[in-house]
Amino acid sequence: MMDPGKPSFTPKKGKSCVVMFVGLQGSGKTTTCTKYAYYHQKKGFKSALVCADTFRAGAFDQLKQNATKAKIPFYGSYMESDPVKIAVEGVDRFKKENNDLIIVDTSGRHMQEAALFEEMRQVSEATKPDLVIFVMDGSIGQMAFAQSQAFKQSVPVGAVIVTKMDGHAKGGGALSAVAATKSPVIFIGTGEHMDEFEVFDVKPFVSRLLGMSDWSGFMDKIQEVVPTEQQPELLQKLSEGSFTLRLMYKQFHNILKQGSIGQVCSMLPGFSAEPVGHEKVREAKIKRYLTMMDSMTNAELDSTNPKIFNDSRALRIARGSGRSIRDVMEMLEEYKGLTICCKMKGLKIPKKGDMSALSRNMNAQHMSKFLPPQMLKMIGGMEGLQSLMKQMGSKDKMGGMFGGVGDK
Ligand SMILES: Nc1nc2c(ncn2[C@@H]2O[C@H](COP(=O)(O)OP(=O)(O)OP(=O)(O)O)[C@@H](O)[C@H]2O)c(=O)[nH]1
Repeated sequence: MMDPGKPSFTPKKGKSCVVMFVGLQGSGKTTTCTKYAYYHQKKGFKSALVCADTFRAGAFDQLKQNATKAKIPFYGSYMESDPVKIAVEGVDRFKKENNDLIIVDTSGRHMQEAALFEEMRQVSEATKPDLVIFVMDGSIGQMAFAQSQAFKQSVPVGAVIVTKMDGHAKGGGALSAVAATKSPVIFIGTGEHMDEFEVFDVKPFVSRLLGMSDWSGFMDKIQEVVPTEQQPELLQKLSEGSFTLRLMYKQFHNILKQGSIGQVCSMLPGFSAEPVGHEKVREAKIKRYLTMMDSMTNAELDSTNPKIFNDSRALRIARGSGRSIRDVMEMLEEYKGLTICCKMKGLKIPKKGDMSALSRNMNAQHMSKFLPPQMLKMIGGMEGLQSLMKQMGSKDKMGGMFGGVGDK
């Protein structure tokens, strides 16, 4: 679903490539233009920026400021009100100066404004861009299809960039944008700063989108952080389906000790939603979990039944650890996710080095428990999920994520 079947155009050095940015007002277009220019400049491209946004008064200053900071040449005008004229002049100038990558920022407005689309079409016709990038805010959700389709109908969109992925948005709208524009997502924006920009990687994106963990990766990584002498016990317990809170407590300790928080936690459901790169947030969360578990009784820590945590016990744990009931519930939810993983039918004790075998037994039924109902509906219900998992299982790059779960 994230792969439209053809790669997008990529700029080449030594050829003046023109890349035009389009998107709604406030989507992060101007910021993303600079990030894109800066990213390529660091790779040795001679980048340049053209401000063809004559609609928003501050747009030229914003681009100028960003461009100056990144030492990227820019072109724009306070006086000229015709965006087509500015775009053509800027592109011509930078072509003459042999820039490899000429980026044209266009006006962002609301969907209803037909003039925006006409203006964009004219800029595109006049500058003949090699690539048109549609910039979308990661939090727009279901509206993404209509929005991106409207842009595609006016200009030849060839790639998508999803911004603001550092917030709590999961970026589900990207699925619709890919479908509507038949173009791949190429980068994501992860902050307001110039270097908070990442090449799009489908695996962590889909994991986060589904609020689901990368079980096979998690199991492999856990093996790296669990001391060798503790591994047989862990494997035995996991295979018996008795993943207790005490076991989770020990593993979190191991993770903290080994300092592999980012890598391991990004594979867990409750942690994968944390903003990218926020190691400190994840570390604090683990410590919070450990403090709450310190307030549990032995019977609670050794139980495999999450139902023993009734409201009064949750309140007692919250009080004992100085946390809120919500925090306690959140931790128990995380724990429940892990127990489901361990209670998979027919689970065999995996051989050393093959803990990811655990996740191979997971089927669509299990998987559906992790999905928000809305997302399950969007995928096409159980049938859609089954076919999605089959596809993921059959692809090398996704296989690592689900360990071929759809084959069973
Ligand atoms: N947190 C976060 N903020 C972002 C990101 N990208 C852009 N922003 C912020 O979003 C706001 C809008 O960004 P702009 O780049 O001005 O948006 P625009 O689409 O060019 O807006 P118009 O010119 O009005 O069309 C600014 O405050 C940016 O700093 C991102 O990846 N993460």
